[in-house]
Amino acid sequence: MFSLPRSRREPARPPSRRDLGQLRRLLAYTRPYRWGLVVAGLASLVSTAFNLLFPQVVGRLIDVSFLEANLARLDQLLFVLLGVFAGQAVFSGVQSYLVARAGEGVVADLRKALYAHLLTLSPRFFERNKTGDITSRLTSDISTVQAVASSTLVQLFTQPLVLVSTLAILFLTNWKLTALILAVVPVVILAAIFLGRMIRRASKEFQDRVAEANARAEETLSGIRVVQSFTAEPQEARRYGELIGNSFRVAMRRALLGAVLNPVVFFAIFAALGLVLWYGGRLVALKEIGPGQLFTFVLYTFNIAATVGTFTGIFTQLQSALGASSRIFELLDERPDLPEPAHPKPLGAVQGHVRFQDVRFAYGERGEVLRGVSLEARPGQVVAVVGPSGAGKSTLVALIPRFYDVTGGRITVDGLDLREVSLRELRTHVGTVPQETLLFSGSIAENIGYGRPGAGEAEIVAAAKAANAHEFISAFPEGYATLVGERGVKLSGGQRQRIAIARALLKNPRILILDEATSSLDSESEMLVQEALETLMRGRTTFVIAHRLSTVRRADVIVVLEDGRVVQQGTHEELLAAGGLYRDLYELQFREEED
Ligand SMILES: Nc1ncnc2c1ncn2[C@@H]1O[C@H](COP(=O)(O)OP(=O)(O)OP(=O)(O)O)[C@@H](O)[C@H]1O
Repeated sequence: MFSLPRSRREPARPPSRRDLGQLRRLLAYTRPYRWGLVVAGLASLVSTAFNLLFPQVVGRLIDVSFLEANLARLDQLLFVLLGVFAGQAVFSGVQSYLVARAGEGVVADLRKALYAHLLTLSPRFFERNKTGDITSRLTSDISTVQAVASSTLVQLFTQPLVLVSTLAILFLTNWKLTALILAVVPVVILAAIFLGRMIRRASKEFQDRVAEANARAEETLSGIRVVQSFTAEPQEARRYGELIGNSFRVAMRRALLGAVLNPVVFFAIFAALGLVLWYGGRLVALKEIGPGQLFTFVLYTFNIAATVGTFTGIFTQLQSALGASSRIFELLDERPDLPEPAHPKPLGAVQGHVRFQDVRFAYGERGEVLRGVSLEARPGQVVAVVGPSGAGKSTLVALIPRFYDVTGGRITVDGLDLREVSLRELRTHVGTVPQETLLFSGSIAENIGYGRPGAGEAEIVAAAKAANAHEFISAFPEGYATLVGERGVKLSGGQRQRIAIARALLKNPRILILDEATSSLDSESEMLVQEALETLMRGRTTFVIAHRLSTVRRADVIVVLEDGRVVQQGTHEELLAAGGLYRDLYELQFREEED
């Protein structure tokens, strides 16, 4: 239901009704720039007019020099000619600037709209769609649309006008010569359409093949250690080589098509020119027309050829932009699968009373992960969730900030079903400290401040102090301004956890979700983290996926999950005495800590 169709693979096809709907939708994005586009259209009309005028002036110039030998007139015509060129330059400059402004504007607006929309989609959406695919829609597909939103759009209206007016002028001057040109035009158009379509298809396939190879390279390079430790370099090189070979073959097919198309078109154009020169030459010899008029004709023929050429280009661009825009609109039409209540009930000052009532949950078609879980956490209590790998512990806690909706039963906070309150309000009251903390590129202060936008420096430092992080942060030469994340300093696991704790402290949620790290830290770091966690948990309802004996010991309730069911519930002592799964887990996991 959420997977995006692979429209990139769709073969080129003639525009359909759906395309027109899409074009209209795309045009709606040009609305804020419509006056600029109108002016651009007018400017291009004027520059077209100058363009049409130029062969006439050249024709006159030739007659004046060949037939009349009038030097003064020749001088005048030079100025007229320069005026015509200057006029054309100015107006086409205005046109191209305004059109670019609209195009860039549309692209920026589309990107912003798409990104803002993406941020609202649920984790489920991002699990089903590859990040690479999504980002390529955000970048390259939108760029493809840019061409159409700008120059193509204007050309779509001006080029037919140029063609028709040129032909009209030619007809009025000499219909026989015009008929000769017209005999050739269809050949050019047909060749361009047929071969053009094949070239377009090959181009698309080429892009797909290159993308495939890129994806492979990206995956391999980011996992270079795995590749090298298995000495799989030759194998990877071969695999990449095969993929590149595929793209090479498609590129050669495209080159062959191009090698046929271009000469055909050029031949047709020059043939038309030859015919015009031959027939026109006869007319000049018979004194039916002057040499100037013949020259005018030749120039107009070039004009027509150029227009026909750009027109087929426009068609191609339009097609690829429609393909790209369909991929963008698919994303924009993706509805969040966590419906917001029409009339959300206010949570108010949250106590932190959380109840699971016969909760069932499945990620998709594949079987239930939670099968009737009931549990209760009273305000301020600590609930430790334990169980074997795959039992559903992470799933259980992911339901509390409503990353997913239950498929059966309900979860309440202070008696309100999670689905009755606004998602935003609910999440302001739920804080998380995950096993692996993601730090964004930026300073340490920014990363802690993520917990509460607008937090002042004093608050950030206070949170860091409470999280036992102040000391190591101050030890950096740049302190809180130290850059972390992809290109910043690398922090140790324990340091990252303490930053996450500081971030959660700053957020100050009533309900807390902790996922204890499985990998053990050295004892000093461990102690600092534990201490910070104690501070964080104080007075909050806490769900903790527990891996440490000290955590389960101090929990008010331990919930033992197995295969999506709660099989035992109670305190450490109660459960130990009762025997069963908890006792087994204890022997396996926690016992050595005690030793
Ligand atoms: N995003 C997901 N999409 C589909 N299935 C998932 C997803 N996340 C988890 N599962 C499946 O749900 C089941 C429970 O997974 P979960 O991560 O909740 O278990 P866990 O008890 O936290 O395991 P562990 O201790 O190994 O982290 C597993 O069978 C897992 O394959």
